[in-house]
Formats: sequence, structure tokens, C-alpha cells
Amino acid sequence: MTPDARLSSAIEILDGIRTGENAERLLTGWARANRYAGSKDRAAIRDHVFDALRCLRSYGWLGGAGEGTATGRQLIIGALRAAGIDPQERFTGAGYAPAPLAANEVTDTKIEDAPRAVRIDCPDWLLPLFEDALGGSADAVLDKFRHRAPVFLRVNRRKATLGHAIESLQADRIEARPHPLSESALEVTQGARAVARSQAYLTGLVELQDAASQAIIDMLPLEAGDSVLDFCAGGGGKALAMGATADVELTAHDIDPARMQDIAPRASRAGLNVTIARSEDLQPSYDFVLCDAPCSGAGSWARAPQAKWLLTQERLDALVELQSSILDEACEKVGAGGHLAYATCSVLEAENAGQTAAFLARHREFKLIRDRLVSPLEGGDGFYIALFSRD
Ligand SMILES: C[S@@+](CC[C@H](N)C(=O)[O-])C[C@H]1O[C@@H](n2cnc3c(N)ncnc32)[C@H](O)[C@@H]1O
Repeated sequence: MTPDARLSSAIEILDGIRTGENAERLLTGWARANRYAGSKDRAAIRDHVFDALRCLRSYGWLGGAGEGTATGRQLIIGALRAAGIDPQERFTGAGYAPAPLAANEVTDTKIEDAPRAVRIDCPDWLLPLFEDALGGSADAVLDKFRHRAPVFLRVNRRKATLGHAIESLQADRIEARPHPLSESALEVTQGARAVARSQAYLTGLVELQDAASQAIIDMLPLEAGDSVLDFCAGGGGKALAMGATADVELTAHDIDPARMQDIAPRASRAGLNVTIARSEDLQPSYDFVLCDAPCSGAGSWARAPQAKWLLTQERLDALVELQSSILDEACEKVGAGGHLAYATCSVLEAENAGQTAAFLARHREFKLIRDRLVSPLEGGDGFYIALFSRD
């Protein structure tokens, strides 16, 4: 495909997203229906689509949609203008390029004239919530979400040192360097798309995991021999990171057991033992319970930008309620003298410090040891963690 034909495909997919379709599903469906597209085409189209999703409002503005919902065509026109490219150079109609600009599309729109929430690509209702949570750094964090997130790896220190992992990755033409957020974190600087085929990955020396996600695991007071329950285990990213930190007895649980299907192969690559448990199989108590709760994802929108536009106040309220009921359930599994950790990949107060305060008010048997908000400005996703001890 020509670079301009890729723009046409991105426009088609963005129009599908406008009707409420999931971006990942649309991209997969598009690739199946257009077998002539090679891997480089698919990657380029995906980048156009995700770049536009990160910058929906500012690109829409630059594409002539004002504050209204932009079409796919307006978004790509806006994306080109944001990159300092005159869209008339690319919208030529030649081959499969998008049709030339109509007279009303040739505008001189400036981003400086847009309202602040448009310029920083934030839904209007969310801006005060970001200000409450982050004060003076709200705009900088929202700006972070406008750019692609780096790819991070966690070095499995049971199997390799950072240096050994870096060397093994280099043999597969992947460049990576240590990242200050965690002693196990590597930031991939070249060859990220090859990670899943690399020897380092296939032999369990490294796992894909955001650096902030690793940083919060570093904070946990895990000790050899502890029984550890990952109550909301999902694909097991945090469970595996905990297992790499200390020689603990790991149990993974999730309300949706299908989400845990990757844990067994991942654990086997990592050389770890993880017991997969249904609710009825759980022990009465554990030394340590992690509750990595479902959340708005308002810390990881650089990676999952569609979520930013789908979140509503009603959805956020429902998530806060769900988080508190999961915490009530999970804390029952913490033995006397044990620990509970609550984590979200969100920066919003209601899901974090607000949730912690409400939990402490409901459960006098728990004390807060410490909590921490990892800001996206530290290089990874935004994460919150609160660590509690039980009397
Ligand atoms: C943020 S994800 C977990 C990600 C995972 N810890 C990781 O690091 O890969 C939240 C998980 O909570 C699960 N969940 C939702 N409601 C739950 C409940 N009531 N009890 C246990 N798990 C629940 C979801 O199915 C989802 O897999």
C-alpha cells in the first residue's frame, strides 16, 4: 500500500469507531478483510488510528470539526496539520489516496484558538477531576496521554540480570535500556515489535509489563514463604511480578476465570508455580492479598486511548462502587497480621485516595502503611497503590 492509501484505510476505520465500535476489533476485522495489506501497512494504519484516538479533540479541531464530533477524514486532516504537513499534499485522490480537499476543508484553523480541554484532548467533564487529583501537573499528564507510550519489559530476575537480558535482546536486534522506575524495568528503544518473537521473551527472561506496574510491586513487603493471593489476577502480570520478587506461594483468582488462561503458559516460561483458584477453592486466609481492581484506566490512556472517550461520570461512579465491594470481599481473605494492597491504573482521586479513606472508615481492623501515586510524568503509566496491614 502507498502511505496515502494507508491514510484512506485509517479514515475508514476511524469512521467505524465513531459509531461506537471497538478500535482493536475494527483493526482486526479490517486486516482480515484486506489480506493484501502487509504487516508494515497494518502497523502504519494502526499507528494513524491510535494517534488520532489519543488526540481526538485537537485533531478534530484542526480538521475543521470545531468542538463537535469529527469524521475520520477530519481527524486525518487534523493529524497532518498537527504534524505541520499541508493535507493537500497527501489528499490527492491519486491511486487510493483520500479525495482532494473541498473548498470548505481548506482552512487556516489554529490550535491556539481552541478551548483548553480541546488543546489537551480531555473530555470537558474530566478536566476538573484531573485538576483535583494532580493540581498543577494535570495539563502535563494529559499531554502525556497524547503521545505513544514506550514499550517496557520486566526482567525476570530469577532467570537473568538486566545485562544478560539486554544482551539476549540485542541478539534479536532489540535495543533496551534500564528505566529508573524499577530495578527490573527495561525500556525498549528499538525493535519493540519483535519482542514477542525474541529468545529473551520465549525463554522467560523478560515479560511485557509497564514500568509503573513494576514499581508498585517493588513496594510490597513480600517475604519468602508468604502465601499470596492475587484477587483480581486477569492475565497474571502482577502475580508473575510478585513471584519474581520473592519465593512466595502464589494463588491467582479472578471473577472471570477465562481471563486467567494465559497465566499457566506465562508462569511456565517464567519458571514459576501459580495455583489458579475459583472463589470456592480459596483458602480462608493468606499472608498477602493484592487487589488490582478494575478501574477507569485513567493512568494508561496513552496505551488505551479509546477508554478516555468512553468513560462517563456514571461509569466512573459504578467503578468506584465495584472497587469498594471487591475490597470488602478481598480483605476478608487477609489473615491476622497480614497485608492487603489495593492498586489501580488510574490517577483519579475517587478511585485512589478517596477509595482508601472510605475503606479505612469501613474496616477499623486495617491500618494504612503507605500509599503512592505514580505519575505518568515518571515515564510509565499512572498507577496508585495503597498498602494496609491487618491487626
Ligand atoms: C486491572 S484488571 C487485573 C490485571 C492484572 N492484575 C494484571 O496485572 O495483569 C482487573 C481484573 O479484575 C477482575 N474482576 C472484576 N471484578 C472482580 C471481582 N468481583 N472479583 C475478582 N476479580 C474481579 C476482572 O475480570 C479483571 O481481570
